[in-house]
Amino acid sequence: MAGFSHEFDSLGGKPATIQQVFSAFDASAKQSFVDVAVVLFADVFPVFSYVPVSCVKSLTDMQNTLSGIAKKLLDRVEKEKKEGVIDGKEDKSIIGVLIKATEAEGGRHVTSEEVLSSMKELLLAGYITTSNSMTWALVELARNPDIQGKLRDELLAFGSEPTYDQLQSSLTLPYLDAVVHESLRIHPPLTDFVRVATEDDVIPLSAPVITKSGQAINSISVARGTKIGLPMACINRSTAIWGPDAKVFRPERWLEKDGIPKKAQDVQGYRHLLTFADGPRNCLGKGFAVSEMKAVLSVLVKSFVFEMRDGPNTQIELCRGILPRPRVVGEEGAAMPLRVTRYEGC
Ligand code: HEM
Repeated sequence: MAGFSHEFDSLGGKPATIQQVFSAFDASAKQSFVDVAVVLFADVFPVFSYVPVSCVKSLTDMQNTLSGIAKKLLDRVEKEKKEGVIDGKEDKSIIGVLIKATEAEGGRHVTSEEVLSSMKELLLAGYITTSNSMTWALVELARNPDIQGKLRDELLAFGSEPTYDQLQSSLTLPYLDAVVHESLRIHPPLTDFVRVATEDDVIPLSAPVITKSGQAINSISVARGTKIGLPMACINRSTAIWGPDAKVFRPERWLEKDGIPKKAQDVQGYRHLLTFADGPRNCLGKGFAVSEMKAVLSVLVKSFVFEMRDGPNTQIELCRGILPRPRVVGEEGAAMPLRVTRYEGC
């Protein structure tokens, strides 16, 4: 609704088209060595993107379906805009604001093609990332009943539904804030990203590295145009940066006086995390995503108890889809079954 003024109806019992598209892609993601090799080579030799391996085909199908959904939404919003208002209210959705920008006087004219591309980008960037993070947050709460109980106590004590401003603050519901950020730290949906050096540079190292030839180096030279992979999941979970319990899901670290070690405080990025990348191309939707996660978790955890379907020691593995998703070891597809019961009070 906030993105497109469109009710995808995923809570209405029928899977929304958008959800089906992404699930179909994830389910098809039984990538063979050939699939993976083709995708990797396509980055360097674009001709490889025409090789009809299953995941490239799924990607093309997904692109086409997304274009169809985005086009329908665009036509509808434009029609409703011409008729005046949407649902009796001014359309303040992301796409409504974008469409208005196409007519803005003075400013740069935004073409329909650009609006369509932005919608596709938002469907991809805003949906699978947040749904992946929500899945991980619920898995961690299911695996850690004490943390889930503590969160529920805070939410029930707060009483009313938090407003958008309250959700954006780290002070209103501090434990909810800590649970969300700990989940984003330990399970960033995008585990790596790539940047290209725009100029020659020399990067100093915080500690010397021994090369293959046995030489100790204190800096790395990077030539203009070099692609640099940034392993954000590894950085977020590094014991050298976050301390010995870096790999443990422990929301309390966000609330304790010295909970965030000095080395982690030196990491730039949103709340010392690289989950939303950093620099000029960082995530535009991070504030929205965090508030969305908090809003959904606060409603769900107050009303329901989440448990691992097969007990707290259920083994989880990563399944490769558009993004890596959790699933029970040995199971097919990209589903993560949880046992959900209504919270009846203590
Ligand atoms: C937990 C949820 C999310 C995570 C972890 C996340 C993470 C990221 C990351 C890492 C990037 C940089 C990717 C790269 O450059 O390779 C990015 C870019 C972006 N994200 Fe998010 N994102 C999330 C949710 C959202 C939402 C909800 C929206 C929109 C409402 C959004 C909109 C965007 C856009 C438009 C970009 C491109 C920015 C640019 O290139 O200038 N994201 N996101």
